[in-house]
Amino acid sequence: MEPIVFEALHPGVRPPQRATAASAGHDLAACLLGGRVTVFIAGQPEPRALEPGDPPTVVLAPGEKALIPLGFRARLPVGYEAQVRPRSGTSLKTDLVIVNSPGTIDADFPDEWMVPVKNGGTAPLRIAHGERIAQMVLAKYEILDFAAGTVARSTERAGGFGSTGR
Ligand SMILES: O=c1ccn([C@H]2C[C@H](O)[C@@H](COP(=O)(O)OP(=O)(O)OP(=O)(O)O)O2)c(=O)[nH]1
Repeated sequence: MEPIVFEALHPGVRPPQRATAASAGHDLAACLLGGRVTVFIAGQPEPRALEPGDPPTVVLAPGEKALIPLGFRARLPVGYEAQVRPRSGTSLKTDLVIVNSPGTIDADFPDEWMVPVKNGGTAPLRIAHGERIAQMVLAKYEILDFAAGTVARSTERAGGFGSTGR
């Protein structure tokens, strides 16, 4: 099977790891070695300096969104996507929200992988360098063409959005 080509953008950045042999998800760790993070205020990108420390951290105000860098680029084999989704423990124990979940990373994406997040709580949220903020699950997909035609009503299904009851 073709591997995923991995390119670290900072010394010491390792490929995403799976916690156990049968884990479906590779954990994704925040990489704050670039020295700043892009936050979004009313939809506009703005650089945000890190709080110094070991490890450095970025602090998001309640409701604030940010693109958290992962410190690497990667090239997936064609026919695969990486689905980026929350870790359940992080979702239960913190106010970190992944705003586009499930995110899709395309096989032809050439830039640094990022995770779009939001502080869903009412207090400042701190994200530290190295913190596992999300996980990715690889998925195979098929590409199908569209063909113009008439979509006949199905005999069994009347509609959607609750048509079969609760
Ligand atoms: O969680 C995510 C989601 C996306 N991406 C990158 C990889 C993906 O291939 C690219 C585009 O994502 P998407 O198609 O979801 O975003 P878009 O807003 O439709 O952007 P584009 O117009 O560039 O396709 O952004 C990430 O790094 N992390």
